[in-house]
Order: sequence, then structure tokens, then C-alpha cells
Amino acid sequence: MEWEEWKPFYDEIVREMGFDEKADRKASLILRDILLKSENYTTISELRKLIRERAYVFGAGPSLEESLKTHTFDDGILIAADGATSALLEHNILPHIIVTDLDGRFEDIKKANELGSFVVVHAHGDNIEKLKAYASKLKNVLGTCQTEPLDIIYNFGGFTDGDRGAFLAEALGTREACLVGFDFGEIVGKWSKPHLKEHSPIWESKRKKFYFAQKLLKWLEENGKARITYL
Ligand SMILES: Nc1ncnc2c1ncn2[C@@H]1O[C@H](COP(=O)(O)OP(=O)(O)OP(=O)(O)O)[C@@H](O)[C@H]1O
Ligand SMILES: Nc1nc2c(c(=O)[nH]1)N=C(CO)CN2
Ligand SMILES: [Mg+2]
Repeated sequence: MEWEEWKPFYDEIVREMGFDEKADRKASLILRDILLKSENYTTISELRKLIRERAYVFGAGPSLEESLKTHTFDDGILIAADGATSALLEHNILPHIIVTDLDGRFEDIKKANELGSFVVVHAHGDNIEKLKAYASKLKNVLGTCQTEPLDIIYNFGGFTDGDRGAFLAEALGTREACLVGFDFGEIVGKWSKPHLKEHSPIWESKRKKFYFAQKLLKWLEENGKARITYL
């Protein structure tokens, strides 16, 4: 998704969610500084080397568990949205790429990163403290933002960790993005937040996030090159 295509979605998201666009822009500059200082950043060309015809993108919906029990996922590149990383690790599956705004279980993200997962870290106005605490502790980080892209900070489009995973798969050039554990609906999967012990009824801000995630995935289905499928 190009910047001009993303901007109208972003404007609506800022309005509806009540985000501070200036803080989002500041977060992007902060992440850039951290990555430049730590020299731990990577580029889209490095990630493109991993690409396969099929990408599996794992969301944190309740159906994820059953899918992990019944499929091997050995015929594609594996992209985990944030909290889904913990579920994959529990099933001894290491994602090639993790897409996160750093509000998942950091110990699991760090463990996967040490074992070889690339981490796509998203900067926004509400995770500046997390960026400062964690971004320099990772290696092989690709930075993303939701404001104008910078030299080493990319914007492929997409809002939540899950739909950004699908937009990343498209940007990497996969032919098919198969979405696993993307249930949306009324129940939030227990991997979505470190404090959740069980799958939980949806709360208001999450409902809005799911609305935009679905709207963006519909756009991708209609306008992207990759075929979007659901498991
Ligand atoms: N029922 C569901 N429960 C949880 N995640 C889901 C569900 N259906 C789809 N997903 C996708 O899986 C992704 C899991 O990411 P996660 O919830 O960890 O982070 P997030 O996008 O940062 O959300 P938040 O900002 O609310 O923490 C979501 O972004 C969403 O796109
Ligand atoms: N400013 C801001 N931006 C975001 C936020 C958020 O909570 N605040 N959450 C996201 C992932 O769901 C993506 N972008
Ligand atoms: Mg997250």
C-alpha cells in the first residue's frame, strides 16, 4: 500500500481512535534514533530474501490453537502478529518474522529473536516508552510507522499487528497470504495481551481496532497482488 492510499485510512483512524498524529510522528523519529544508535536495524531487501510463494500470517484469535495443533505450516514463510508468537513457541514453531508494537510478551519476542526471528517493530504515539525500553534489546529489527515513512522506517500500510502482517507479506511479494487465527468477532484471544489468562469478551477500543483491521484487509483483498485466504 502506498502512502497516498494509506493516508485516508490513517486520517479516519486518528479521528475515530482519538490518536495524536504528532505523537505518532515523534515515535517514528525516536525509533529511528534507537535503531541507528544500536545498529540493529535491517532493510526490506533483507526480509525479501526469506520470501516464499505462500506466507502464513498468524493472528491471536481463539481459533489459532486448533490450527496450530492440526497443521505443520512447513510450506511457507511464517509471520506472527505480536501475541501469536507466544502460541507458536508453545507449539515449537519459530516464526520467520514477528510484527509487533511491543505490547505482547516481550520475553517470548526476545527468545524468538535470539533463535532467528526478524522483528518488525511498529512505532506509534502510545508505545514510546516500550520502544525506549525494548527496541535496542533486539537484533535484526525492521522499523515501521503509521505516519510518513523515513529512510529506515517503513510504512507498508495496515493498522493492527495482524493486518500489518498481511500488508508486509504483500510488500515482500508473496503470491498468497493465508491468515490463521484471524477470527475478529466478539472474543479476543488470550495471547493478545500479557495480562489475559483466558479468551475474553471484546472491549470498546479493541472493537474499533478490529473494525479497521477488517476494512484494511478487505482493501488488500481487492487491491493487492497476493491472494488472501483464511484457514
Ligand atoms: N479474535 C482475535 N483476538 C485477537 N487478535 C485477533 C483476533 N482476530 C484477529 N486478530 C489479529 O491478531 C492480531 C494479534 O495481535 P495483538 O492482539 O497481539 O496486538 P495489537 O494489534 O497490538 O492489538 P492491541 O493494540 O489491542 O494490543 C491483532 O492485531 C488482530 O489483527
Ligand atoms: N497511536 C496509536 N497507534 C496505534 C495503536 C495505539 O494504541 N495507539 N495500536 C496499534 C495496534 O493495534 C497500532 N497503532
Ligand atoms: Mg501488539
